[in-house]
This record gives sequence, C-alpha cells and structure tokens, in this order.
Amino acid sequence: MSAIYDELKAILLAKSVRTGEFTLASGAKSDLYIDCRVTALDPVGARLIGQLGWAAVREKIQNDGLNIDAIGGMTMGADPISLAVGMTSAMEHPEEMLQVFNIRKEPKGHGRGKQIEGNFKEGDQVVVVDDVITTGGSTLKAIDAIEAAGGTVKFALVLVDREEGGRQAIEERGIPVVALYSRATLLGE
Ligand SMILES: O=P(O)(O)OC[C@H]1O[C@H](OP(=O)(O)OP(=O)(O)O)[C@H](O)[C@@H]1O
Ligand SMILES: O=C(O)c1cc(=O)[nH]c(=O)[nH]1
Repeated sequence: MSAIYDELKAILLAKSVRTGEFTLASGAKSDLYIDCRVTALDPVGARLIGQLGWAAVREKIQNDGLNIDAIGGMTMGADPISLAVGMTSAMEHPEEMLQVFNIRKEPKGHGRGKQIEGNFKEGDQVVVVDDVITTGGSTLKAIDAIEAAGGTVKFALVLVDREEGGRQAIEERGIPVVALYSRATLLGE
C-alpha cells in the first residue's frame, strides 16, 4: 500500500482507535470505538484523507464511467471528510472538481428550513460519505435525505468499515461501498 495509506493508518491508530465501554449510534454496546473525527480534524489527517479519498473516488468514477457533481454526508462525522476530498479534487484535478454539502440530522427549523446545506441541488449525482459504518443506518438516513431532495447516490465513501453488516445494508439498497480501511486492515485482526 502507499505511504499515504500507511501514514493515515498510523494517525487513526494513534488518535482514533479507543477501547473501553461504548454505546454506539445503533444503541448496541461495543468495546471498540473509532473516533474518526479526531483524525479528520487533524490538519495532517485531513490532508491525507483528502488525498486517499479523492484517489479512491476518482478511480471509482473512472472505472464505472460516472458523472459526479458533489460529495457529502450526515453531519458531523462526514463533514471534514467531504470537505477534504472536495478540496483535494479542486487542487489535483480542477476540471473534475466535486462540490461539497453537509446533511443535518433534522431539517433546520428556521431560515431556509433545509436538511442539506452547502453545494447540493436537485438532480445532482453524488457520493455519500460516512466516517464509520457499523450497521449502516446513518449512511442509509443520509441516502434517504439526498433522494428526498431529488439527488441520486452513485456510491458511498467510508473511512472505516467496522465489518458489522453496514456494507451489506447499504449495498442491498443498490449503492456500492468504497471503504478506505476495514476493521481488519486497520486493526490487523
Ligand atoms: O453505521 P451506524 O450504525 O449508523 O454507525 C455509524 C455512525 O455513528 C456515528 O455517528 P453519530 O450518530 O455518533 O453522529 P456524529 O457523527 O454526529 O457524532 C458515525 O459518525 C457514523 O455516522
Ligand atoms: O457505531 C457507531 O456509532 C460508531 C462506531 C465507531 O467505531 N465510531 C463511531 O464514531 N461511531
């Protein structure tokens, strides 16, 4: 694997992988918690996520002949990852640049009342992002919100797949999952 892959893995292991007693988004208990926010909000971590993530997204776009307008996911785990990948697309291949959006957990109660903020519009073909997938429930909610707003999700970009059924749940919906790391490749299990 690349130096970027190894460097990002080292930051994830040092800053994000935690053991203890945790309650997950699904309500399940776990002795493992991967707090990707700490890595994605580390300036070096963000740069590496941008480079690795954009390379993976660009490869999928090219292999499948896709036309992608934008990238984004459910706040807040997805937010720094989406921006890092979008910024890297603009820096490395400006002619292929992806716009970036964030999805609120609930539509805003005032202002424009939107659930999707930033650079998303009806008709867009998008990549949905999540930092971690466990059950896949959060990514599926993001997909629901994008579809309700008139977008089409072509695939999902995930930083870490915990390999607990999330990939299957998302792929059953017809949306392929591109994961930068799995539980096995991150933890060597
Ligand atoms: O695959 P799942 O079972 O849905 O679990 C993974 C989700 O859980 C966490 O989100 P959380 O709800 O803790 O929100 P946050 O990103 O706002 O912290 C994480 O950021 C993923 O989105
Ligand atoms: O399932 C979750 O809620 C979850 C697991 C994990 O490892 N990291 C995280 O941020 N959320």
